[in-house]
Amino acid sequence: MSFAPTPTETLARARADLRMGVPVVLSGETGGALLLAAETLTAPRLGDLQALGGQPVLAITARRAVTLKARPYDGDLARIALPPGAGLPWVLAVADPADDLAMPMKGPFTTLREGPADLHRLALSLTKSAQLLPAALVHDLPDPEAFANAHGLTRVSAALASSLLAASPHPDAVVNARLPTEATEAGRLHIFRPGDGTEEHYAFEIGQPARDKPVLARLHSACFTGDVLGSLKCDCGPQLHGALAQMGQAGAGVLLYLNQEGRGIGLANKMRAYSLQDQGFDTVEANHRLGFEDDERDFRLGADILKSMGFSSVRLLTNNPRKIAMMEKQGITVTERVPLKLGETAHNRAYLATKAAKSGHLL
Ligand SMILES: Nc1nc2c(ncn2[C@@H]2O[C@H](COP(=O)(O)OP(=O)(O)OP(=O)(O)O)[C@@H](O)[C@H]2O)c(=O)[nH]1
Ligand SMILES: [Zn+2]
Repeated sequence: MSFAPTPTETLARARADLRMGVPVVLSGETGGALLLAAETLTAPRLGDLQALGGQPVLAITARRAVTLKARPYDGDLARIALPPGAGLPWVLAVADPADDLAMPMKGPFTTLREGPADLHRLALSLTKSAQLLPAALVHDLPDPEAFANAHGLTRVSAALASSLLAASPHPDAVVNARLPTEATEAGRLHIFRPGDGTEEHYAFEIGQPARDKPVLARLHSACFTGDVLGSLKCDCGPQLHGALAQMGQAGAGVLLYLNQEGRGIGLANKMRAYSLQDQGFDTVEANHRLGFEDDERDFRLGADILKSMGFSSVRLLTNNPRKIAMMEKQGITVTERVPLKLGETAHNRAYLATKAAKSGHLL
């Protein structure tokens, strides 16, 4: 008998620790590393790290490195050697592009070429999955287990964590209940909970769609600003309500509401992107400058939920060809793309044009 947390549970703890600014220990095949997320770093913890001696490294994605003119020798990431005496403002300025234009970082940055970068790559995946800025201080530890025990820190096995982060979390059905709405009297809301401690996702079923026929479906990613506040910067609110109205009129459909705010980067990072957009960057450039890819969503989730509800084919309401490709790859047949053209405003015209030009959206 063991009450000890499983690797998945330990990873969830690590995510929560990083969000609070608590360091996490990574165990590699030989040795390991201490990891601190740059966004939640404090001056005392940086001081403690520097007191350990050795060479702390600030890992950033290649996207962020390119904007800082730092050489990414490790392909998708760069390891910047922390200059002696570098303080918290230095770390934050590398991690967060908020002041890039007002106070350009001088550099030059010394990026490492030698040695493995696996733990640094894992550190960045972990900070992304904690919805923090993708920048992490990483410090080699010869005996990670002893260090974690001595300091009461969460320790994750690098090999297990890497494969868990790459896997799809497989949300389980928790509960469903009748929910009449403006769009339909015959609504039913289903709640799905991933076993890895990440956000719950919702499916709103309209009518009683046959499981053996293509269902009219919409995969909607959460947009607090558009869905709730009626933001004019994007088309999410009108798309959400348009899809619901269309399904209501048809008398059958399923709307998946996936909690992947800001194309998977989280609301705080999306607001950082909006702030960069106010400085003149477009939606894709802003994501890159923050160190993210254009789209960090995992659409496997949507396919998993549809399958667990018994659906195998859909008529998909979307303008995004990636959603169609991902559905097909996950074994859901898309018999038809139903276009969704709604909500163009003077504020979002450029945003929609960028999605078409850079992200392959169909107009
Ligand atoms: N990072 C980032 N996310 C944004 C921005 N504007 C909107 N979003 C997010 O983009 C997502 C839009 O989701 P969807 O409407 O489902 O997706 P889509 O890729 O536009 O595809 P379709 O609407 O199906 O054609 C939501 O998660 C929004 O929060 C932005 O400027 N930056
Ligand atoms: Zn939106």
